Amino acid sequence: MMNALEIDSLSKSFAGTDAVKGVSFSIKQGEIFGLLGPNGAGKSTTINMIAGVCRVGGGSITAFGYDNQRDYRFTRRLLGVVHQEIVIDNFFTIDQALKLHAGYYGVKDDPAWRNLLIKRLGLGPHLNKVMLKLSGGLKRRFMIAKALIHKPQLLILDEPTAGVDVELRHGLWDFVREINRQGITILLTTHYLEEAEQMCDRIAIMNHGELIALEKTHELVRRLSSRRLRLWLAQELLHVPDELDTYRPELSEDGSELLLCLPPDESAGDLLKQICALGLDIRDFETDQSGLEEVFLQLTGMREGNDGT
Ligand SMILES: Nc1ncnc2c1ncn2[C@@H]1O[C@H](COP(=O)(O)OP(=O)(O)OP(=O)(O)O)[C@@H](O)[C@H]1O
Repeated sequence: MMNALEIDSLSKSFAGTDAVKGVSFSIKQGEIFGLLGPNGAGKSTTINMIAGVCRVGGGSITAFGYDNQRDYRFTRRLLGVVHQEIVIDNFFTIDQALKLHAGYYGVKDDPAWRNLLIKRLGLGPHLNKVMLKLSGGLKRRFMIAKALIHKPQLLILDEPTAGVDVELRHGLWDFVREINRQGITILLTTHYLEEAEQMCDRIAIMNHGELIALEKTHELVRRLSSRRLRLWLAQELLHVPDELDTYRPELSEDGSELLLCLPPDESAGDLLKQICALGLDIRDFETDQSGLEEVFLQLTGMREGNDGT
């Protein structure tokens, strides 16, 4: 089957700043694909080039077999994009704007589809409100309806849940899953790693304009995440035994607390036995599981309290 999207050696500079540096990846039809990365990584620039709102600097973008520069008329119709910034038609009502928008793409208004979007995005009670007066959450929901009104094959969501409350966020993701089940491919960026972990089949991570990881979500987490074993010792430890070196030990200054990293394929029980055999006196212990959050930090080299710049 043809890929929904193929990106080859994509690049873009702004006045000497390389925002995107030779990025390549492809998205299969039917996938939910996550593009992640810290602020300034180049995600929005990539998405803007795919959406055709920002000129491609170098490389190529192919959507469902069409080159998005040469065959722009086709690709534009196949893509639905929800941009990060709220962009609305201030003086239209939701109803007017949705009807108008299908026409803009040269697609016949389909009342059944329009009504489904209105219903599922909870826009019904607000149809006749002028956009200017809508709350932020409603504006977002409207933008999603607008991006879908011409029945695109690929929906691109750039930080769709930024500034949206928890309840609405869950509703939005449920809706995204539902339209994905109907066959629409999804490309999304989000800062909420937990959501990316739950939503995405595959995840690509960008940093400083480059792609630094691209894997199935569960494999990425499994490969890079590690559990940690924290031990409280009954007797202070002066030196960590060499046998524990492979577990990247961290001993607290007073020698009472020892932190060890557990490889994915090793059980905490086995390590505890080994520690007991070394003669360490364990008073208490706990394990924790790092998720995508930790993976992300490892890959991008960011640490808490440091915004990565
Ligand atoms: N129009 C522009 N003019 C100049 N520089 C730009 C422009 N757009 C983006 N940049 C720069 O390109 C780099 C990548 O920005 P981009 O917005 O693509 O990152 P991002 O990963 O989407 O970040 P965020 O999560 O904050 O949206 C940044 O250094 C940014 O300052």
